[in-house]
Amino acid sequence: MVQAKNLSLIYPTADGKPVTALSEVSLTIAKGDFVSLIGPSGCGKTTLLRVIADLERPTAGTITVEGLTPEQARLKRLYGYVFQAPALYPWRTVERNVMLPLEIMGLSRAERQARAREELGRVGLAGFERKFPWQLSGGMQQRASIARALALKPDLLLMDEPFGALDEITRDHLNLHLTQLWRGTGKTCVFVTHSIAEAVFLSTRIVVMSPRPGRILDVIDCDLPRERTLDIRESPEFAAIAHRVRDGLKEGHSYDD
Ligand SMILES: Nc1ncnc2c1ncn2[C@@H]1O[C@H](COP(=O)(O)OP(=O)(O)OP(=O)(O)O)[C@@H](O)[C@H]1O
Repeated sequence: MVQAKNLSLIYPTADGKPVTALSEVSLTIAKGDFVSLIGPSGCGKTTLLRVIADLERPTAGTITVEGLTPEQARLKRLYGYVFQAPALYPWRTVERNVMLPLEIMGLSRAERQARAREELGRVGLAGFERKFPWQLSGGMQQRASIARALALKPDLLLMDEPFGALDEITRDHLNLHLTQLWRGTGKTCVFVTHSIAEAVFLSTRIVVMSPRPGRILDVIDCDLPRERTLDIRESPEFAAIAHRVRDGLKEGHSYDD
């Protein structure tokens, strides 16, 4: 689904000191995988996600998405992107927020509404179509933004720390929901997180990144059964994978920085 080779990205800055956000990143993501990117703050996780989504151009290296350039993949609408904040328009109902990108795509009103209702049902928001975003909890708003991304029927769902701002209980609940949704739809997911437990619970593979400039330190296969309940977090297999992720993060981290 995604093949990145020797990607580097340097941001030019106004003060003349360019920031190297990614350095020599090579990564293969298979169809149907759930891949988490984990690493310290500022290590380039969002940048890598944005390169995949054609929101940033790499300075060096190559990347293909389903064999296409990121730009071609974007034009074919292969992506759904979920941001850190739900980014819903407060003056539109939840349903009309989900319908907005479909409106831009030129779908008929009936089709827009049918798709919005289908995806809102999938994320457990049936009955909330006519509410405004501010009438929903933070977790429900983030589910609405996932529905908006899914409504485009993307092959690849890119999620940038979508649950980072939520309390732990809501986050657990949404993690469970997301893993069921992933299994049910067969989508390929790339998910940015700071949480080791979240990465192990959700992923088939975990990419551990170094502090800036982001390099890949380890790619860990997360061979837990695909069907997971929250109890799996108590298992020795889960603990062993979490341990390896923690070791990888520690190895790349200098506490003198
Ligand atoms: N447009 C930009 N111009 C200049 N520097 C940038 C730009 N965007 C990001 N950076 C810098 O590039 C580095 C990587 O940023 P990025 O947002 O990809 O990291 P991250 O791992 O996603 O961080 P976090 O976990 O805090 O969200 C950071 O040092 C950041 O300050």
